[in-house]
Amino acid sequence: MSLLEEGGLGQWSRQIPVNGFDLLTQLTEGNLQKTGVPEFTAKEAMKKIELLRQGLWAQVEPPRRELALDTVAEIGIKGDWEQVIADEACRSYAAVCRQAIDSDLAWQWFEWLETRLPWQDPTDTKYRADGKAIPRRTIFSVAKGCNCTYKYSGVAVKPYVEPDWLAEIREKCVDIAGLDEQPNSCNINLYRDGNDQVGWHTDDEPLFEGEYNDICILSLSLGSSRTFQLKKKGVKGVARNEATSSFVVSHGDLCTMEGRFQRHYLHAVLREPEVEEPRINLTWRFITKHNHDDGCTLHGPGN
Ligand SMILES: O=C(O)CCC(=O)C(=O)O
Ligand SMILES: [Fe+2]
Repeated sequence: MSLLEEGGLGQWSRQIPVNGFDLLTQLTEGNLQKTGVPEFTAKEAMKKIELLRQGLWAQVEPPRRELALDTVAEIGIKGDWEQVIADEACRSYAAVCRQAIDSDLAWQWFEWLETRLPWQDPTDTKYRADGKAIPRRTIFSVAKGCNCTYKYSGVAVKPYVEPDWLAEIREKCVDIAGLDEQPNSCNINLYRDGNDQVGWHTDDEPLFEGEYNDICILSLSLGSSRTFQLKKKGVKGVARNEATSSFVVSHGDLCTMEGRFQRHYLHAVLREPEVEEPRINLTWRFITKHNHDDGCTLHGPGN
């Protein structure tokens, strides 16, 4: 493969799974970096791999017939899952299960979360020069033993070890989604009213390695309904704040973002000033690369 000889990967070739099929299907920026390839070289190499993929499959991500991936809407045996995005070319999927959690139970959870969590008000040092807190309250919960600080844009959220009552909420939701593993972290947001929001972003932080691996993020909405907006990257003619699709997320709804979604799609819950009541959202994620820089000593598949 000329990529290995002239493309700058030569010195790592022994560690890289380069038998034709693996190269095309399994190779990601992440596993190149794991074998010691510097980030820049890995990115450049992946561009070439994607050209090869486009030649062979007419798409940049491995198709599911080549590299298996079951979506929650396909495996979710409990609950009525609706696939809202099935973008095969980008290996990107999203699904919703309406009223997955019975309303009374969902209100009990809302109350627990609102009153028991030590909500944080971090500042965004990158996008908010005024030094004001981000426009929502937040918590980053982690499994016992994990000490990962969650850093995104200019925000750093210290870890909060998941209490048993929160584990109970997680287990119930994971069961409905039919995931065979338990996520080991959860980002929790409290939107006090429609003036609170989260702007356009992807959950592509290194902790979750979602930019170059198939990952699943499971999300639970509690309280007032809000609009969850999606925007496919690189679509021409879409205005800055315009979505390419959106759906309302209501009390007790579960939804997912799956596969390479964090690489190809942005998402947001933007201001809706007419909303007067609070909403709490939980997004369970899998930390696969623990944050050693900020003092976590655990190791995952990514480190
Ligand atoms: O509130 C939501 O539904 C989305 C939250 C979100 O995108 C995040 O926590 O990263
Ligand atoms: Fe997000």
